[in-house]
Amino acid sequence: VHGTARPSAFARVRALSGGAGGGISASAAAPSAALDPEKWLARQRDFPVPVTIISGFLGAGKTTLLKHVLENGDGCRVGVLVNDVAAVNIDAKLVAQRGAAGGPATATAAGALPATAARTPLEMDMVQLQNGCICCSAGDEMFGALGELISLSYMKGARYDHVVVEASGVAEPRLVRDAFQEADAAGYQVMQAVRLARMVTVVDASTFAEQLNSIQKLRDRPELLDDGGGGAAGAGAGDGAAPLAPFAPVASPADPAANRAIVDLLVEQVETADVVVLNKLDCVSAQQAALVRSLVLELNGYAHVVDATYGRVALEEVLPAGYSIAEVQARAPQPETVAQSNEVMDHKAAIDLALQKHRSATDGGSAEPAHTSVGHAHEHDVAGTAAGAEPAHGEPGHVCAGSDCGHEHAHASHGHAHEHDAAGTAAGANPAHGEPGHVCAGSDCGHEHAHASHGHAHEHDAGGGETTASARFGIKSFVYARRRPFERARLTALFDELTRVQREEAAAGRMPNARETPSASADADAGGRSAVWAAVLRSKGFVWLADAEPSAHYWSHARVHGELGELGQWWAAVPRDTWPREFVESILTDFDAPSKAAVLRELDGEGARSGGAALERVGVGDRRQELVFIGVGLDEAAISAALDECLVDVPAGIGLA
Ligand SMILES: Nc1nc2c(ncn2[C@@H]2O[C@H](COP(=O)(O)OP(=O)(O)OP(=O)(O)O)[C@@H](O)[C@H]2O)c(=O)[nH]1
Repeated sequence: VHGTARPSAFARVRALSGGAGGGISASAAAPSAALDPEKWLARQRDFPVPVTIISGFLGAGKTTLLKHVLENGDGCRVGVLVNDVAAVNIDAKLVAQRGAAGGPATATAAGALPATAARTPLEMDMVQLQNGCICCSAGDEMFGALGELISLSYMKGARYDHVVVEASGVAEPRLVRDAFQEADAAGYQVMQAVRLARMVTVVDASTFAEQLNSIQKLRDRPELLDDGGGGAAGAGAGDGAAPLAPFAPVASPADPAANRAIVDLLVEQVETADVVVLNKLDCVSAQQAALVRSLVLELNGYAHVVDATYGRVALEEVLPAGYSIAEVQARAPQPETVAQSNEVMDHKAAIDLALQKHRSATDGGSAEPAHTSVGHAHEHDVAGTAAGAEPAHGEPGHVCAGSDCGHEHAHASHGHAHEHDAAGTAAGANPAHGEPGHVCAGSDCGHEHAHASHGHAHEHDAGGGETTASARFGIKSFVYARRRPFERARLTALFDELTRVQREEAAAGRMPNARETPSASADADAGGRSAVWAAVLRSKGFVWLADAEPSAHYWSHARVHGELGELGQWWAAVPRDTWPREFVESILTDFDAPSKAAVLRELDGEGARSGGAALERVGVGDRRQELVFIGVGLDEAAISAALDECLVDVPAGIGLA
């Protein structure tokens, strides 16, 4: 369970430093026997090894991609975590496998390079997890295994250039990310030596669109789950003696995780990715490939999408470049990636991009930001707003930053500043109030606050092509933003209607684009409204309920999966003197404030002189509706009208705490 005390995996370095066993042979240990573990650890802390997680649904091609990467590593030193070493079965001629027999690490002699080979062999250690899913309770095992890898590199006296982790097909990348962030916050020793740097998701282009329409839950697919009988391995399960699939899942049909809709997992895997490898393109037409690419980019507009057949992609497309010590020393600090983000910041980025696309479409400009290569990161300021993407006054998403900015408008684009623990955030690893990353989860926890320190930044594709493709397939997104609350019963009924229609459509095998594009007036009749909902593929965001003060709620829907739940508290409902000072600016970007500068001045003590006028005028504060809808042939007007029918007046007494 996340947050429970975990043994310090890195302690193994000390245990092994005297040449003790523990799975490392004496010869392997010899080269670095003279290294001072403390000095070595300090060096690792300065230059942590980047970790790349490879996720993707069952059979998408994760192992195939990993094999390709390892066989083309050209002199890299790579530490690899998998559940089944045998499944990887890489070409030993191209890989100098290092390690030692007896332990979890594979251990064979270095393979000889054929005379014709142009590449320097990759040097690799591979550690096998015995069981468990990296995102579940056995996450402990992942950090233990990472410790094994780092210990191996210590014993050999050579730092890895990369660590690559292959997740199971049902691993939830957000939980994996959380686990790394929690381990970091909890001060795990192994986290001094590694840094989660990149999330890669492999998508099976031949099944993705169809799976998005799946009405199944994980429990409906027993082959995805550990049935306790050892038959849970899925593809490549071997002889059934033990789960052999990489990072074999530990969920059983009785586990809550088994109730997760497959589509929900698929969407999460795409959304939580810096790089999406669109695999199995040999199995689809160009038209199908373009459709899947458009769907992926609409779900995650920041992802760098790489086309592949049998995982054949250039190494630098998948692994983060430039992490040798010399390279790290030579370059400017790297922007944050999705690996350093969190759900709230992901949402902010999605909203930003949807608004940016909308603006570009209406302005006739380029619908995609001009990011042209994988190395180009999308920088956000502390509030998660895209740098350089500041909309003009009066535009949705505009942030009033200057003292000359005195007008009224809705800060509709800014993700609200709360985190929640729906994803299993560990209480034990929770930083203190006021610390970046703190999550208020308990009733004794008086406030929520922004993860303002996470500058969310994705890398993304050149993108020019996919806008056209999205237009061709009718895929689009829009943001619904209002500053009035919903009436709970009306909204719940609407949400039920949306998910009911989605289930019916999926059960009938109809994709979101299977119906005629509804007209703006289609909400007048029930059938028309069904068509409106049928067009939605994914919707998510923040919800303000009139009767829920001081709570903020979230809305998450992915095809047949729908979830409305409590998220945390609005900042406006939290006494201002408890706001962490360093987050005040980012908190205020979510406010319906006339002038952030004026509010800041008042917070800084000038309020008495101005009579608190600026603070009084912020009205509902950060309370708001902010939902992004993604779909095929979306009828923005009809959806907005249906949602507007759920709005009520701001209750009396709503203001700032
Ligand atoms: N036609 C085709 N088959 C592929 C491609 N990539 C992988 N495969 C095959 O798809 C099957 C599954 O590939 P894996 O790499 O094992 O997929 P995985 O995601 O690791 O699978 P699990 O670990 O079981 O979730 C294997 O039979 C591969 O040979 C591809 O691009 N085209």
